[in-house]
Amino acid sequence: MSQRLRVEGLSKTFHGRGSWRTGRTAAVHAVDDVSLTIEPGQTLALVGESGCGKSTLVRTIAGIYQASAGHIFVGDTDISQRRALRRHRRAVQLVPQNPLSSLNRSRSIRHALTQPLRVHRIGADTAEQERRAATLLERVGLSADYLPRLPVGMSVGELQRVVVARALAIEPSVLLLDEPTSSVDLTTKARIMNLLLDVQRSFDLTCMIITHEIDIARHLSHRMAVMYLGRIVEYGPTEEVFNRPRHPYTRMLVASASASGPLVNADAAPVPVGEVPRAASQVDGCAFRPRCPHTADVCGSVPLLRPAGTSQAACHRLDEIGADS
Ligand SMILES: Nc1ncnc2c1ncn2[C@@H]1O[C@H](COP(=O)(O)OP(=O)(O)OP(=O)(O)O)[C@@H](O)[C@H]1O
Repeated sequence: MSQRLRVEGLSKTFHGRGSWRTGRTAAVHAVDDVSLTIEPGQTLALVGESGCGKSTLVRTIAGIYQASAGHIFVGDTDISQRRALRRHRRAVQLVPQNPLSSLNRSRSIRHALTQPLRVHRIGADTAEQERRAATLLERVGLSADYLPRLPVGMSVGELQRVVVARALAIEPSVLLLDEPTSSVDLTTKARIMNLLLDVQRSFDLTCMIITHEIDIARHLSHRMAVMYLGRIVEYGPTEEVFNRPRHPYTRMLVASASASGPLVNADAAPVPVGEVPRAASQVDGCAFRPRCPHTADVCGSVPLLRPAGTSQAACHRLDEIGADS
């Protein structure tokens, strides 16, 4: 059953090895004080350029990384506490970016699908677990014939279906998808999009999806969050964010996206002007300041999200910039 996902003040800092000269550790604040809510059964699209912390955010929500600060609630349960780790793993499942590398190439699809059932002690015996695995394959548009197959030799579309089935095996409330349609052709993309819509409805899931693609965000999501250097800079209903982007960064992303083009150029050559600074490079005040055409003295302090129409945006100069300039 779908449940509300609520993230409060979530941060994840990576501590590097640091400089041999100064002895100081280099910290990367990959996710910095993020708060957001996804209502039960809804989908949030998370967008932003490469290196802005999207994968780190979903990996932290999935329990793969231990949060440096903050809380993750599924329904009313705080799953970010260590003692709740088992419940955490069961409630929230991540479909990773590269399906092949997330599967063991030398183990069968049967193993991939029954392993989570064994770990979470679902199903009375091996035969029942296998029946469940076969049903899962059918639910994602494959068949039981795939059970003995190895991942190698399967198409990206088939592998994507397998990893979605694996994520669904333990009946999560929340499904996180890290660029589920990257590196697939148009036909496969359309099929995966339909699969995700179908899966979300029939399994009654709350979803968060990282995507670079405007049509995916528009087609699948109710709300959208725009991330920049570890922080959410805009957050609101998907159509509102597209039609009336408030934050200068969102405006750049939307303006750079053609109707069929990527919302964000994933190939490290962002269409918006300027370079993405590394998360570690501490920009004083608003992190977007070095690239922003609207900078003023007030931008020397960090802006917080505040209401802007039916969205929220973290910019000191929203009123001066206006809603449709
Ligand atoms: N395990 C790690 N150790 C140290 N730094 C990391 C680690 N994982 C990510 N980072 C750093 O955290 C920042 C955010 O990275 P992340 O992969 O979350 O961004 P992203 O928006 O998902 O990028 P992409 O779209 O390319 O996947 C980057 O500066 C990255 O170098």
